[in-house]
Amino acid sequence: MTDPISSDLRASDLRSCLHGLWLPLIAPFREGALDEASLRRLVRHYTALPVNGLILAATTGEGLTLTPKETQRLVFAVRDEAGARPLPVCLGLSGSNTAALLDTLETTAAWPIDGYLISCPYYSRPSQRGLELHFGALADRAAHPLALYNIPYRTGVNLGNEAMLRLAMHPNIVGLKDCSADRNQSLDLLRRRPNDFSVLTGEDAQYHEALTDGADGAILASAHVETEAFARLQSLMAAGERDAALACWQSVADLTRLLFSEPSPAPIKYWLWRTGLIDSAEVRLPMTEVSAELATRIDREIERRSPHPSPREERGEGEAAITAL
Ligand SMILES: O=C(O)C1=N[C@H](C(=O)O)C[C@H](O)C1
Repeated sequence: MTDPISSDLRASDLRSCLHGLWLPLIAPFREGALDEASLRRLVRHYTALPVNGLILAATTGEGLTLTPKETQRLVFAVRDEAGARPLPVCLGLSGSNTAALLDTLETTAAWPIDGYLISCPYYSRPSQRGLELHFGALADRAAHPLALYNIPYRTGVNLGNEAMLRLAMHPNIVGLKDCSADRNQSLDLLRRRPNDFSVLTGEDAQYHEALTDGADGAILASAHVETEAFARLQSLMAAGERDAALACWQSVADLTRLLFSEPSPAPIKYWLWRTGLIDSAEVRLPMTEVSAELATRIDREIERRSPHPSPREERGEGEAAITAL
């Protein structure tokens, strides 16, 4: 595959841009395959909004179900479509086999990405020393900088602050997506981290709290919806407008609960499909589409937030699309 990206875009320095609102983009599917038309539509949509960067093929992007070829196609299509507004792009990786991940870093070294978001190994529950050696080996080898992803309730292991802070000294480890779900751990890390080490929350429902505590930004699946309001919250916080920030947060806080009330990203995909941004709400097994009950609640929320016809309804496809679900 030829690389359509100029070297300038690839050279963007993740350390300097890992802040603000990052979107972990969904991977749209249609009839079992990656739906590139919807993917490109999404990229056009979000690159026109105040998003600081994109994460591809992570949890929300159903990276665990993508083949290596699909992941490559996804990355190159996003970069190609984003052309005019070259947002930084990180590739989500996960795995519990250090050697296999090293191979993946090798395979993807020449891809047009600005970094990796790599989660802790899951299931095998290594020691803190094992985690440190694992991430150290990956960081030594990676051609692009790494942000680490600590999410104990998914992986079964917590990357503690002592190991994290030692890893933060590695020149190729530039930040953390923090889903520790432990406010004391996050506060301690925010207090002790090096100045140039970014901490972004990945806990949608704790977004306002994390910014109040000093996080540099967030990676939020919920921000697929009401993206501008999610971004505005950070500008208001930065400007010290606390009351306006709280009001802004209150306008979207319920959304974070609604969109995670069944396993993500099915609720988000349903919303994006109903509003015409993607052509199908399909997810890949073992994930399943939203229940009829949640679909009704989302429909009501879409209606409440935007009483105008969606692009799909304007094309007269509303009812047909609903029946096809
Ligand atoms: O896609 C991601 O990465 C995200 N992961 C979190 C999770 O795993 O639950 C949630 C976040 O909104 C995005």
